[in-house]
Amino acid sequence: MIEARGIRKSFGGQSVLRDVSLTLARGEVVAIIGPSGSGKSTFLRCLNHLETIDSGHIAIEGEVLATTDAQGRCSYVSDAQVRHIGRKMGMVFQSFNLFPHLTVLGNIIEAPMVVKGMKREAIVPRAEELLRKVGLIDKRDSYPGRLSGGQKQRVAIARALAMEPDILLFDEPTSALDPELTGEVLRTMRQLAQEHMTMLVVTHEMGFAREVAHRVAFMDQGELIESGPAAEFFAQPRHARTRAFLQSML
Ligand SMILES: Nc1ncnc2c1ncn2[C@@H]1O[C@H](COP(=O)(O)OP(=O)(O)OP(=O)(O)O)[C@@H](O)[C@H]1O
Repeated sequence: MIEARGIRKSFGGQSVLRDVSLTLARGEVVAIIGPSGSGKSTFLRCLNHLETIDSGHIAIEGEVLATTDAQGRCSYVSDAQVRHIGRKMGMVFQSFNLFPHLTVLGNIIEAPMVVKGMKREAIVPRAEELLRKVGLIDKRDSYPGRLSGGQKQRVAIARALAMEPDILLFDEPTSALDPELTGEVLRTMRQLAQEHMTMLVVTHEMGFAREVAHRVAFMDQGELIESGPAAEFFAQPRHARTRAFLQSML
């Protein structure tokens, strides 16, 4: 579903991604963990074309987004193709990014109407079904300002699902939440994993990585140091840097 090879990215001379490679199979849940500033979010944003890569190769469901030739020149596919590939992925951000002037329902139906040109009557039943799924149908007509952080994030997940993506990318979805609110968001994500949604999750939640992710990848200083099946990764991390990081999280 995702193939990223040799991704490099710098910001103003600072190398943020150094030859990062990762693949994701259909239905797989992969957690990316690592210290602050290690490049996790940037990597996710490159996959979703919120950032451009300097070099490397990205293909989503077998369709190439960007590739690099033998001379090291990186090129992207056409804008139309970039948009087509982008629609395969939904993204959930740390800071929810809900539209404050729209109701919960309005937030969910906006993109299907504007981007996909769907009729309101066609999308509202699906939006309501998604709100039931995330346990927020009673908030249908509320504005985001009246919701808790956990509720906002569950609306954001429903909003991403409304576009019927094949892959969900999560960028630290619980980092902005009070500890007592993370559980409800993680439960929703766990449910999606059980339904075989393909998910790539940047997270500081070691419990989630251990219990829900099939595979865990560790990044440090722009490098993907190691990845492996979750149980093995936590029981026998291969690299000293991974061990030191996991120690620091205890
Ligand atoms: N748009 C940008 N312009 C300049 N530097 C950036 C930009 N985005 C990220 N960076 C830098 O790139 C590095 C990696 O940042 P990134 O947010 O990817 O790390 P992270 O591992 O996700 O960290 P955190 O866990 O704190 O979110 C940091 O040094 C950051 O300051």
